[in-house]
Amino acid sequence: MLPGLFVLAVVLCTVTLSWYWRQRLRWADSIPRARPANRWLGNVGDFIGKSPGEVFLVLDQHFRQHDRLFTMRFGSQLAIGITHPELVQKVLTHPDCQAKPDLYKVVRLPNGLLAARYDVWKLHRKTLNSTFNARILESFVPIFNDCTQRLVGRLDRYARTGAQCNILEYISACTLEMISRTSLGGKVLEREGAEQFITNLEVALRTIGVRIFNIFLHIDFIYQFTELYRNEMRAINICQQFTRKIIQDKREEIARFFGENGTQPDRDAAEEQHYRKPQIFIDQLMKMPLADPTAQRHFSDEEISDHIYTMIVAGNETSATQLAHTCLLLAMHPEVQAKAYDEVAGLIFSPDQEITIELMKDLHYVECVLKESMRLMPVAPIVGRQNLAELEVDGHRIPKGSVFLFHFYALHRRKDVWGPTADEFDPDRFLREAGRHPYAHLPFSGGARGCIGYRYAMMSLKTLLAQILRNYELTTELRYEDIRYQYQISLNLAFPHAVRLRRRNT
Ligand code: HEM
Repeated sequence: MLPGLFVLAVVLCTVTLSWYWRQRLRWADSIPRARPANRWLGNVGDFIGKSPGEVFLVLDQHFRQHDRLFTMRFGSQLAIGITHPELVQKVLTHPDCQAKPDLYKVVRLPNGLLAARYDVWKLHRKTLNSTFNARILESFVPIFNDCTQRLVGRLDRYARTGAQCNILEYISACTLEMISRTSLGGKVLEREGAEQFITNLEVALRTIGVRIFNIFLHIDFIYQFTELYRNEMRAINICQQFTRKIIQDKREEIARFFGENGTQPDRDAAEEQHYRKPQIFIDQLMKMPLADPTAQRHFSDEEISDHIYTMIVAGNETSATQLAHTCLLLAMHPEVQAKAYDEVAGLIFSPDQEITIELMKDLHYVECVLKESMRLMPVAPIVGRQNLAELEVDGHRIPKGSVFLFHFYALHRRKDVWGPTADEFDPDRFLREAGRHPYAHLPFSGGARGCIGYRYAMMSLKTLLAQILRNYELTTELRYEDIRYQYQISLNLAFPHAVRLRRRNT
């Protein structure tokens, strides 16, 4: 009798729940659906038990099967995949679609641009846009060059052995140095505790990657009892101690430099002299008031710390991995590498010549190579948005609070946009861009919430790639058709970026 009653209760609950979910999601009936793995749970089964790399490929399949938009259901929750460049543009640029889904909270930087709530983001982004203006970026050029020269020096030691190296390891150390020096100041990596900071930063980042792909760990109540949580908290604590000390020292330095109230008569002269130096991000944050006439305040220490971390989190691994992908693609395609080298050799006459802003502008083919690597292997291939008001997309009314997903990897390989050679590495396609939809190539995302650091990234990557090509010929035993991915926070390879470097005659 009892087991019978239990079965009946379970059946009743399931039917009621399923009816309720159907009613709740009726608005989406007219939108094409990704074929659900399970009638009750929808597409949950497509992802459970899969590695992050497999999750990435399942999503890629769903995105490629739908021309404009589609839905995926996870129990009672829907996600709307936006696939067509026209609709991608509409949603990414819509003022009501600049909020991020809850999942971004795992980044744990509530004031940083990447994961901030919409209202916080709007105020902070308006204020921070000016910290990436042309004058400030130009002041970073000596740092980009110096870090690049140090990388070439380190690679040289390797090149002499003739052995294969995982070039990503070397590039990562270099981009971390760049981002640390431009955001925290020149000698930051020589400070006490810097090594621990780097190790723990790595731990904190890996944790985000693991957590994002484990649906159970999204629930804070479960997560807080895990070993992963304890490690993450320990790592964040160590990193914060390091940056808190830098912020404190900076505050003292600025007070000494400008005087307590900053009103002494030689302030203008002092500031002018100060501006000739690289415009370090932390100095900007300390000096600038928030772009809100009602707020009348400067950034707090906590906000400064979140912004600095966000720049490191968003800017380091992305830049390093993208450049390592590019080097590998060039090693796999010697004819493209030769063409890029010819351009570089015609502009850079000695191996230690500084890459100036003017020279960067002349590196047309190098830019095409970077864009093509970002098209085929975009390191930030999936992003999400949430709408803060009801929205009409392609004739469908999407209720407030819906989650939109964009898969740039799939977008970048659409044959109707890129032609039959969409899967091939061909930087020349960027020499003839006319007529292509502006939202068909989005390695830095798009709209108001697109990457704030994209000009920074292009400048630093051009400097690095031009000098690597100027100094070395890259070869590899890996083949393009054998590329396999691993996806955590960024799109990486399932194996090391193994290349050989041969010193060019200088
Ligand atoms: C190849 C290098 C890079 C790539 C491919 C890249 C890509 C992206 C993408 C796709 C987004 C949107 C993320 C989303 O909507 O979820 C983003 C956001 C962001 N990126 Fe980058 N990025 C790169 C380098 C950088 C650098 C060097 C910095 C800083 C110096 C940076 C800082 C940021 C920040 C702060 C955001 C959040 C912007 C906001 O929400 O307002 N990125 N990036």
